[in-house]
Amino acid sequence: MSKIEVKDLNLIFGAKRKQALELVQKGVSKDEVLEKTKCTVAVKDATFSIEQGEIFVVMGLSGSGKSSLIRCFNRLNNPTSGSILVNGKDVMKMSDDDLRQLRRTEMSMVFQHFGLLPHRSVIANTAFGLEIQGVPESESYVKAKEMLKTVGLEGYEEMMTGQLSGGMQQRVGLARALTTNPEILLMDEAFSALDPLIRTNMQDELIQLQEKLKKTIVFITHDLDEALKLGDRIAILKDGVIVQIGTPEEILVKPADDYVRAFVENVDRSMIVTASSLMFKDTGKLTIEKDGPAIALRRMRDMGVNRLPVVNKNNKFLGFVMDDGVVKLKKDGGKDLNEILISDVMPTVSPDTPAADLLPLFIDKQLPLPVVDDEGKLLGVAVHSSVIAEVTGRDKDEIIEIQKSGGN
Ligand SMILES: Nc1ncnc2c1ncn2[C@@H]1O[C@H](COP(=O)(O)OP(=O)(O)OP(=O)(O)O)[C@@H](O)[C@H]1O
Repeated sequence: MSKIEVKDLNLIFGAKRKQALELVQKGVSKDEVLEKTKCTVAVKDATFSIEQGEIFVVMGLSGSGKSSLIRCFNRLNNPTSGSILVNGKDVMKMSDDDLRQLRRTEMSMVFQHFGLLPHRSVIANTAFGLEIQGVPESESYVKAKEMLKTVGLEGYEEMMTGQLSGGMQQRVGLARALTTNPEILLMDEAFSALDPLIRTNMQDELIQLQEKLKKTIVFITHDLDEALKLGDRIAILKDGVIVQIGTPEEILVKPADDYVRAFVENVDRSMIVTASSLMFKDTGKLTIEKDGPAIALRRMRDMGVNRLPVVNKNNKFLGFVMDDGVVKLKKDGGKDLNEILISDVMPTVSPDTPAADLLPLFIDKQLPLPVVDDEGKLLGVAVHSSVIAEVTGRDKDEIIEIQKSGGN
């Protein structure tokens, strides 16, 4: 079961929203709906789900409907039509009491401007969510203290929040949101008001924290770099419409339309595109226990390559064999590929190694980089020409031609 499931969601602001909805459903544009009914279509026909434990980023320009959308999740906004299930429960059908309960226990929000009470101490702010749940101070302060430690604010408990820097205030905001131990965190431009360096630190810390806490986080931002860094998946909103949902790599490698393409144009793809999307899964690998030189040669010929990776029966990567070695082995009557195995000369890489970090690892342009999982099992190989094409933005076929003619 998904954590949050949104189906056919429309959110329209204005008095004549029923009339506006009919127009939207007939395909009338947002501008025309505004002209005819004076209503704003903030979210149009959104259908998607958010999974437990993921950081789901909602990205778009100012006014694209990001806040409007996520405020539907806890009914701070009332959707005009459609359904939203949180943990399988339909929020549209919840009573006021159920909603209060949902906001207090299952979902917390972190805002851009922190939303702290300036005349209360750090600990009192942090314990606030538990206080309104009626938890006694003796208990809530213990939890709040623990959470302040988690966000790096140990020792600041008694200070007034007004005395803290922006970055520290946002840590308090985060600690406050986490103190009630919600399953879902809604973070609305939570780091946008911070200085760039502090913002980067907070992003890093959120990623670390998430590794430990495994919450479901919905993170709004208008900043693509932030979206790419934090998001397990990113939804891109334009004029209230979700134009693409995908992993950072999918968004970069296959932008759904010109709007998304314009967003991603200036990103340093080589740092974000990773070995997993560059590697060839069809490696033609040879298994040391069963494949001999005849099979190796035939497979090389079929695939049009001069080297193949070798694995053991558990798919653990062992090394490469090259065509000249195989020919010699066969001629000498040998059967065991171990005799000609080239190992230890090339590094293996993990699937999340950025493309830019792969290039210096090629020792020999002919030997691909084996991409292996944590246990050393072969997932695929990244070849030199594809990596160069990715990092430099040059045409891959052109690079292959140059390499064939001996150039770089
Ligand atoms: N309470 C409201 N009443 C009327 N219109 C609203 C209301 N809230 C938002 N809107 C309109 O809905 C649209 C989407 O606004 P929203 O604030 O969700 O966008 P956003 O992407 O979060 O923008 P920003 O990044 O500037 O916060 C805008 O046209 C906005 O003017």
